[in-house]
Amino acid sequence: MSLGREKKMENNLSRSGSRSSSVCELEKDFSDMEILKTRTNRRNVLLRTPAARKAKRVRFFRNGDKFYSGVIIPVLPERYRSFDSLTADLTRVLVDNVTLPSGVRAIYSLEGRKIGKLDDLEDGQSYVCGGFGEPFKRLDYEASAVTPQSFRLSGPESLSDSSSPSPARANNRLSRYLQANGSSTTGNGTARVSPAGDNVVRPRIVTIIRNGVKPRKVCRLLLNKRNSPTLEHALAAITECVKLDTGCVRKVFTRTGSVVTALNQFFEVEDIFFAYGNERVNQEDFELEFEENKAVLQCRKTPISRNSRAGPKPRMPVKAGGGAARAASEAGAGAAGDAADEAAGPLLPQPLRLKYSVGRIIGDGNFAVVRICKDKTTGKEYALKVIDKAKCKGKEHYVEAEVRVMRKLCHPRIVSLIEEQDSPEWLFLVMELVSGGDLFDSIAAASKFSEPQARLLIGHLTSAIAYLHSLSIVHRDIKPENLLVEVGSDGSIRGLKLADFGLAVEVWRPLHAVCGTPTYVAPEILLETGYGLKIDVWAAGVILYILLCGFPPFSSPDGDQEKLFDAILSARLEFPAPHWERVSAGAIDLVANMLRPQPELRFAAEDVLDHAWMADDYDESCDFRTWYDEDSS
Ligand SMILES: Nc1ncnc2c1ncn2[C@@H]1O[C@H](COP(=O)(O)OP(=O)(O)OP(=O)(O)O)[C@@H](O)[C@H]1O
Repeated sequence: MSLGREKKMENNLSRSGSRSSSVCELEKDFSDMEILKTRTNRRNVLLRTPAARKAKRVRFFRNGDKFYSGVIIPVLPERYRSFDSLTADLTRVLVDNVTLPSGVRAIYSLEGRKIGKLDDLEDGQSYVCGGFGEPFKRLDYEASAVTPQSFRLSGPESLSDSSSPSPARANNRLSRYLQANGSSTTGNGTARVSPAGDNVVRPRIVTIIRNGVKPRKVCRLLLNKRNSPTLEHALAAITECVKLDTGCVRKVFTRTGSVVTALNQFFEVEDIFFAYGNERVNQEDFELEFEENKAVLQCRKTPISRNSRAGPKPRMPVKAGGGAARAASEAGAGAAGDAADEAAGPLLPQPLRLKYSVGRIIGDGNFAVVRICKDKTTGKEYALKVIDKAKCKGKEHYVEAEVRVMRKLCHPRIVSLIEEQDSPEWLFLVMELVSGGDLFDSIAAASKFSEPQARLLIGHLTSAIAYLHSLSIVHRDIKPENLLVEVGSDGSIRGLKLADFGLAVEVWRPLHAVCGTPTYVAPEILLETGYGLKIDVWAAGVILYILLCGFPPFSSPDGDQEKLFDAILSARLEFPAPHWERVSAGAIDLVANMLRPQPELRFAAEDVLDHAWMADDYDESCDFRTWYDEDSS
């Protein structure tokens, strides 16, 4: 289960720009609402009571998020028998759209009064959902409550038709407005008119020059659907990036001195912009000094290179959580002492207690502790994962999904689920035991692997992925921490097994939820254009890269998440010397095909298995320099 890491990613992503309700997110809100509606309708039919037909339609915002336009949920007494069931449902609906690491823990009125029971919710009113320990933040939440079809127009009153214009009509009126108004700024010169950005927004790195004394500060900013669904959001993202002495960024100009009045201007040819508050603008502002020019050039990306020799060796990311896991694997795996540590854990349900004796802890995550256990009859050892339900409050659906997916799977390279037992506070999963720790620790110990070792490991991983994909299941969190290592009696690595299906789902249509672990996340997840099975191949490609050289292909020197995402989106794949000098051409070719930015061109798992380098008799003598010379000639 990867809830912890998913939370971390959500937090990190939220730092990369203001959280916002893009059209795609809003669509999801509404589809979630439809599911709720369908369920409640079905109940109404069954119950046929007047009370059952009466739902309160309540809108919920996210505490402190001025950009989230909220979700409307019909609150029915039949559906929500307790306040907790409502907060759990709210968490489920909100989790993909806002940052909510601990789930919904409190509900407030717009004035900040804490709501303690369902009866306190009033039909047609709005409320604010807070996370664990968060103080209520007073904001004008309802100001952002737009419908997916509407546009927020400010300017002449005649333009804001309250009868919910269709996007086409609104667009026409918007362009008429822009044409009629020339520079199209509002009274104070602030660019405020913004069409819904869904069509024009794509991830794009722009250079922003902050107004001030020359040489001015030059910043780089990644604009995408997340932080720039509208012009107002883009201005907020620029404000956050440049940190003007005078407060908010109110005007942005292009290099030619025209004011930016529509979102699409950020996504056209021009990629240098000048940010102002309410200060006066002078013609000379658009001329760059030598130092500024240098900074702008440095900000721009260098071309794709296969053989960069520059820069220090990047480091591996830090492993998340799992202190006990490390301690345990350092101690080495061993037999389950008869009930050695049992007293420290929860009481096993009767059927499991009769069958297994429980031993020491061999791993832990954010939500579970994993112990060795032994079948009392056969003496065979297993891993017992004990999931603390209190820690997963509001995220129960991830746990359910993990178990549901694991039940379906049967593959030699996937950790198998033997049996499961539920209790009100705990979920117990008895799993196949893989006793060599995880691949992250192996990488940390070995630094890098020989090509035959890397081939074996990536072969095992890819056959697990190919199997999952044949069932249309995407894992979504492939990374060394989730690959358990099998070791031989001499301590050498014999293979690996894929574990942790907390984010796995069946894919029948493009997915949009941004999840996973930053270092291994595929560009299409960040692009938010919809993704599918190929994201697992990308993550496996990142792992192969790491195995062969000891560091990840995309990283940011100072650990800045945004720069890491920039690097992933730039698709600049490098094989820097001296680390890659001795790696064979075949291995490099395979890595490059697994890390193709376009999913449709990227290898599928089966293609990886069919690649010449994966064959046992692959000729290692074909080395990188020969390949590189041929390629460049
Ligand atoms: N089948 C197994 N055999 C041996 N060790 C295991 C097994 N399953 C899990 N572990 C160990 O327990 C640790 C925690 O397991 P897991 O990652 O499934 O827990 P979690 O709480 O779901 O983690 P997360 O923090 O990712 O949500 C793993 O990192 C691994 O070291």
